[in-house]
Amino acid sequence: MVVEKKYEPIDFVLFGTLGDLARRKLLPSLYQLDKANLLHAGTTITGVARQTLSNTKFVKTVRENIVKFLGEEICEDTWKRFAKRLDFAMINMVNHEDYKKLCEHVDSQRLMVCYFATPPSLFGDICKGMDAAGIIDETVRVVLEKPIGHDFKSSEVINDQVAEFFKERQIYRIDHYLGKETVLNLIALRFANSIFATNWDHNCIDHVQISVSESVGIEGRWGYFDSAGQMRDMVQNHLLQILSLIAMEPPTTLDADSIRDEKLKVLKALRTIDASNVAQKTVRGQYGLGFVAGKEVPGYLEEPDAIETSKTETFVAIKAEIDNWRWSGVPFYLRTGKRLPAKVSEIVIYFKRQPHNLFSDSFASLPANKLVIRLQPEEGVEVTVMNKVPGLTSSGSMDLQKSKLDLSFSEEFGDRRIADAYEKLLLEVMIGNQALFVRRDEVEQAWKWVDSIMTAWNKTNEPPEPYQAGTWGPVSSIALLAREERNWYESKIKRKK
Ligand SMILES: NC(=O)C1=CN([C@@H]2O[C@H](COP(=O)(O)OP(=O)(O)OC[C@H]3O[C@@H](n4cnc5c(N)ncnc54)[C@H](OP(=O)(O)O)[C@@H]3O)[C@@H](O)[C@H]2O)C=CC1
Ligand SMILES: O=C1O[C@H](COP(=O)(O)O)[C@@H](O)[C@H](O)[C@H]1O
Repeated sequence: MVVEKKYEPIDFVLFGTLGDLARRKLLPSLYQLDKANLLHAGTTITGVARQTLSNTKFVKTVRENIVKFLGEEICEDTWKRFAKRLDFAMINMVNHEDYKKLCEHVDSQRLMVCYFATPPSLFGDICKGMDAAGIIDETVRVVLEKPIGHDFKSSEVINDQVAEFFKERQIYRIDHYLGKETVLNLIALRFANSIFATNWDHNCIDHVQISVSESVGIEGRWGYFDSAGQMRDMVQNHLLQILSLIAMEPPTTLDADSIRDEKLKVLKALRTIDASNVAQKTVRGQYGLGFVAGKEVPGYLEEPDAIETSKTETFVAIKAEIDNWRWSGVPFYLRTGKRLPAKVSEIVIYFKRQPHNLFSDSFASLPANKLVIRLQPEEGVEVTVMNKVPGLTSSGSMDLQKSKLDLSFSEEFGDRRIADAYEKLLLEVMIGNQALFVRRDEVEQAWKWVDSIMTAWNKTNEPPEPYQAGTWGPVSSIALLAREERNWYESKIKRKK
């Protein structure tokens, strides 16, 4: 396959190359891009870390991690090509003098992409160090990992530190959910299908549920997770991005700012949750000892390195409301948690019931139509509809049955491999398309909404409600919907890790 012209040779610099994210996701994704012939022959990859490591040892470590995290046999032809691109630079990122070493690895004539896979507290130092080394110019692109900061104020500080050296058009704030095929499909589903486009508002939709559940715990990331919690780790970014894509007005085009302008309007229209209503609109929980997939797992406070008095939430449920014309009176229920029974991300759009039931003989109350968008696993889209059961009846009445129109990605698209979100996003950075990256004002607006909830939680000083690992969270999260005569959608997928 010939590499398209738009892929130019790039000097890719990966800060934090020995960290969890780089080992698990970024390096394997770069390898996959190479395998798919999507990296230019001249592209180089320089890993930056503070440990002393020879180039040979670095290359060996990268190979081991690719094998481990891709879980498939390595393609030796690709590996030969990929290994030649790899280089290692030992830099203590807080020592700005150290960055001069980078000059040996990058060429000022070429496009440079720098990925900051480090704690955000280092972003300012990295920018200063790059500046001290004289390697910043208008063409450099930087990729920032989430969460940016731990609240609005700290995110402002970090964004300012980066903005001192880079213009907004050079900054790519990653939210890897925006690279997932099924999340991208939301745009296609909404705007390429008139049956949804014309029914997408308070006239037709009763409520929306967005659930992102994980069966894993905190996977040895206590230090990071305990200072973040599920609200900062998942809601501030992934869930609010999904909500914005579902709720936004049609953008005028698919260009970056048209989409981001519309998402921002949704975030601005989110009704504030504060001390006056936090108890009615939110639930937070923390998992205790329990069983996931038949295996006993420790509670959050028994995880390695845990501080026994931690009040950090591992589960959040929220009734969010959007105060605009389209969504007036339509609640968006959000739910996410660790150590739930299965890893499932789903969006369920509940349409309004029929105003009058013609079929009361067979169905006392006609169920509402639902559109289920399965983000992962078993990616697909499903619509529940009512059908007549074929056959003759002496009474002349009609028997109805609930049926599904089910589009499963694996059935529809066969063996076509679904690329990892990071592959898609890395490619977009290299191409220079910011549409799938989060603009500064979006990040800040999301923080403002989240901050208000967290401030209200902190005021009460109450601990999160306990839930047993392997269950769907605290009982109050069921009550959040039950008191409005609604239920959480029960996922029908096979339960996987
Ligand atoms: N891991 C994940 O799944 C996800 C992570 N993220 C975000 O990605 C970023 C990285 O996360 P993650 O990989 O988990 O974090 P890690 O702590 O595993 O990795 C960070 C890396 O930065 C290095 N580092 C820290 N300080 C310095 C320094 N002064 N000089 C040189 N190197 C330094 C660390 O080196 P050393 O090993 O020597 O300490 C480490 O290799 C974070 O912002 C996180 O929030 C976002 C989504 C998912
Ligand atoms: O950003 C994060 O996402 C993962 C979940 O991502 P997924 O693609 O596996 O759904 C989460 O486990 C992690 O805590 C968080 O930092």
